[in-house]
This record gives sequence, structure tokens and C-alpha cells, in this order.
Amino acid sequence: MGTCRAEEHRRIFVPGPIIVGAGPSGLAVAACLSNRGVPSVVLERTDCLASLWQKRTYDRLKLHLPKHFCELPLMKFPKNFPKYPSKQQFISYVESYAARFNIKPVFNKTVETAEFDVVSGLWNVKTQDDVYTSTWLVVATGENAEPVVPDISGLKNFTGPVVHTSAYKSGSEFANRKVLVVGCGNSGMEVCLDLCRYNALPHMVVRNSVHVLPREFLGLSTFGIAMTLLKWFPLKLVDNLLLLLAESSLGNTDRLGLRRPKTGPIELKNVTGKTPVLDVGAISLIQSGHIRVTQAVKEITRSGAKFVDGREMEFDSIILATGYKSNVPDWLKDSSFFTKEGMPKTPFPNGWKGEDGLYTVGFTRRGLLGTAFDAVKIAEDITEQWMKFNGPLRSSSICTSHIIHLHFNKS
Ligand SMILES: Cc1cc2nc3c(=O)[nH]c(=O)nc-3n(C[C@H](O)[C@H](O)[C@H](O)COP(=O)(O)OP(=O)(O)OC[C@H]3O[C@@H](n4cnc5c(N)ncnc54)[C@H](O)[C@@H]3O)c2cc1C
Ligand SMILES: NC(=O)C1=CN([C@@H]2O[C@H](COP(=O)(O)OP(=O)(O)OC[C@H]3O[C@@H](n4cnc5c(N)ncnc54)[C@H](OP(=O)(O)O)[C@@H]3O)[C@@H](O)[C@H]2O)C=CC1
Ligand SMILES: O=C(O)C(=O)Cc1c[nH]c2ccccc12
Repeated sequence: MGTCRAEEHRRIFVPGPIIVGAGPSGLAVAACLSNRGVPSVVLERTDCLASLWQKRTYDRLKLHLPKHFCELPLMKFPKNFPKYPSKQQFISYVESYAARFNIKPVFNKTVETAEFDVVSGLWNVKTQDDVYTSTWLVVATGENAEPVVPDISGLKNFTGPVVHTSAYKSGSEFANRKVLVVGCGNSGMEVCLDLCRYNALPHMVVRNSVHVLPREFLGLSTFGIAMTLLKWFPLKLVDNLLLLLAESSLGNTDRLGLRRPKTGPIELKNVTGKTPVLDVGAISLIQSGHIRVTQAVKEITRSGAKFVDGREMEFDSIILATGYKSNVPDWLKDSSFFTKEGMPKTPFPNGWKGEDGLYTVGFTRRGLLGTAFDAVKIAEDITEQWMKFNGPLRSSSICTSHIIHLHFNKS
């Protein structure tokens, strides 16, 4: 991989921006550009659109915010979709979206490096086969590009199956099994719920504090209530109201081993990115004892786990619900725009634009709502520059995968 010199790759000049990633964020930027008559090339490492949703999520996943908070720019969800669309419905929406804006990503192209060349003023984006060159680079590889697999003491000695939630599909293989689920974010909670539906015996590790809110309160989405209140009231007051609402709906979650952080749920999400759990049924299963809450793991043994409170238990399987991370530091070279964790240093709402034609979409810690915000801004900004060089173009006359092959010299 690293041994290939650029000359051995096909060099491809792209008149419009290069977008890395064909998830909702990359597609949203391509659509907004296409709508304004600006061509782009989308490079995607897998063989499909929205690969996170198609390949790395479990069967029972549904959007946990109402659909109008998860819409991409320029196209609404179908009217007949439920308030919380299923994973399959979301995928079909994304596929119709790409078709509507004639976005045809180049699949099976993993971006290995992207580097700005100060001499030419252009970005060189290298995949396993080609070097794409453009004035603009849009980073759309997502906050969830790679699973986080923590280095838990003794994990490699465990003799049973160990899977990350990104590889978990359903509890069907876990019937009557005792399963240790490490992590209590939305994935951990929902996997425990799914395991119960298949008569497995989940034990969920809670090593820290966590906010749990009901997904709905009196038939209204809690997230929607929060967004409405934020129009009139300060964040801290809204967070306190959400905590009252949570207490009246779920009871005192502290008693279940789920201590709440000192910072309120929305403030914590904004500041650290830690998403509150939106409960869709796990809490009542914890109350009924079907899901057991455990302390932090001290050590994994061949057949189970030792916990920090001194207890020891046997398990058949371990599921790591330990979250995800960005992969930008692995491939974007010399960028002072990103932290070492691969997130923009500039906070929302100004993290979408860097220097030298660099843009980022979908790194706002605000889900698809943040994606839509970034995508519109990026398309406006690039279109303005595009028009200076090219003059206005009609979108109907544009092919979105407009690329020029400069020379072929592949060994
Ligand atoms: C289980 C789960 C459920 C979620 N539910 C919601 C929800 O209900 N509402 C909400 O608002 N948000 C939700 N989110 C947040 C989620 O981040 C968004 O839904 C959305 O998928 C983000 O889109 P994205 O395009 O930024 O990233 P992704 O969907 O991750 O897409 C990034 C794409 O980039 C590709 N890629 C990565 N690296 C490279 C590379 N080096 N070269 C080429 N291609 C590359 C990936 O293969 C992928 O296709 C959820 C997240 C998870 C994990
Ligand atoms: N229905 C939906 O729409 C769903 C949405 N999502 C979204 O996907 C994103 C990712 O969620 P999720 O996969 O839950 O990841 P999160 O990052 O939200 O949660 C990870 C969990 O793993 C714990 N953890 C990490 N490392 C360790 C360790 N070494 N030992 C013990 N515990 C550990 C964390 O604890 P700690 O806090 O102590 O670090 C935390 O509880 C979120 O934005 C979430 O909202 C996920 C599932 C469903
Ligand atoms: O589901 C996710 O991961 C999201 O990021 C959606 C989301 C954005 N802001 C929030 C605040 C509270 C709960 C979920 C979200």
C-alpha cells in the first residue's frame, strides 16, 4: 500500500470538490452542490451508500429522533414513513436521495492519504488505485468511522465470542446465553433490549455516569420538546426541565445503578459529544431484573469477568458496546484543523470550513441535523467560488461524477 509511488497511480483531475465518504453527510453535500450545478466526486471505501447503516448496525435499529429531525437537505421523508423510521426505511430514503440528485459515488475506493500541495494549491487524494486532484476536499467520513475496541485487561484470554456492536445483528444467536454487554450508551441499552427479546441474559457494564431520558413524554418526542424549549429558555433551565420530565417518567435511575452526570443532558452532548440514552424500553427491563447492571470490569477471565466490586461471574459471550471514533487522523496529512481524535478543533456552528479549500461535514456531534446544517453551508461556499471561475451552470446539464482522466500510468 504505502510502497506505491503517486506516479504509479492513475491521476484524475476533478473540476469540482472531492467528497470522502458516501454516508448521509457526503451525499448531502453532493446533493446541495448538484442542485446548484456544481459537479463533485464522492469516494467511498465500501460497495454501498450509507455503509454504517447497511453493514454496521443491528436489525432492530430505528431512528431515535423523529424523522423531521433526520432529514437531509432538499428532500423530505415519504409521508407514509412512521415517526421513527426503521433502519431499512432510512436506507431506502438515502438510496432515493442519491438517485434523485444523480449522485453516483465511486465505490471500493479507500482514501489512504489526502494532502494539500502548497505549490499547486491543490489537494491530492490517494486511494489504492488513483490520485484524485482538486481545489476542494470535503471530509465526510463520519464520527463513527471505526469501532472503539478498548484494551480491557484479559480480554484476549476469553474463550467465547467477543463482538463489537458494529458487527451485532440480532440476539437470535444468544438465546439462553449469559452475555456481558460492555457500555451503556444507546447501543448498549438497545442491544440489551434486543437480547431480552431473544431470551438471552444480558449484564450491562456501567462504569461511569449516564443520562437516560424517555424517547417520548406524553406522546411528544423528548428531543423535540428540548428543541422547542431552547428557542425561549437557557440551556441549563431546559436541561433541568428534561431531568424533571425524566424522573417523572422513568423514576430515579440512580437506584438502578445509572448515576446521572453533574452536567445536564443537552449541555453534555454539546460539550463532550456524549449522547444521552433515549430509552425505548431498556429501563423497564432493568427495573424488572431482566437486564442486570454491573460495576466496571476489573479483568476478563477465560470464562467470564471480575468486577471492581470484587464479584466474579461466568459469561458465554461478550458484546462491546463501546462506541466509535473518527478515522481522519489516519489519512488526512498535516491538518491543524482536526484534533488528534479526528474532530474539528473549531466548535459548532463554525467547524465546517478549514483553510485551503478544506471542508468537513457531519462532525458536529448533532447527528443528522448537524449534517444538514454543514452541507448547506459548504455547498453555498463552494458554489460561490465555482461561479467565479465557471459562471452559473444549470443543474440539469450537469453530470455529478464529472472527472477528467489526465494520464494512465498504472503498473
Ligand atoms: C447505531 C447508530 C444510530 C444512529 N442513529 C441516529 C439517529 O437516529 N439520528 C441521528 O441524527 N443520528 C444518528 N446517528 C448518528 C450518525 O452519525 C448518523 O446517522 C449518520 O450515519 C452520520 O453520517 P455520516 O455520513 O457523517 O457518517 P457515516 O454514515 O459513518 O458515513 C461515512 C462514510 O464514509 C466512508 N469512509 C470512511 N472512511 C473512508 C475512507 N478513508 N475512504 C473512503 N470512504 C470512507 C464510510 O464507509 C461511510 O460510508 C446514529 C449513529 C449510529 C452509530
Ligand atoms: N436508535 C438510535 O438512533 C441509536 C443511536 N446511536 C448513536 O450512535 C452513537 C454511538 O453510540 P454507542 O455505540 O452507544 O457509543 P457511545 O460512545 O455513546 O457509548 C459508549 C459506551 O461504552 C462505554 N465504554 C467505552 N469504553 C469502555 C470500557 N473500556 N469499559 C467500559 N465501558 C466503556 C462508555 O462509557 P463511558 O461513558 O464511561 O466512556 C459508554 O457507555 C451515539 O451518538 C448514539 O446516540 C446508537 C444506537 C442506537
Ligand atoms: O443519535 C445520535 O447519535 C445523535 O447524535 C442524535 C442527537 C443529536 N443531538 C441529540 C441530543 C440528544 C439525543 C440525541 C441527539
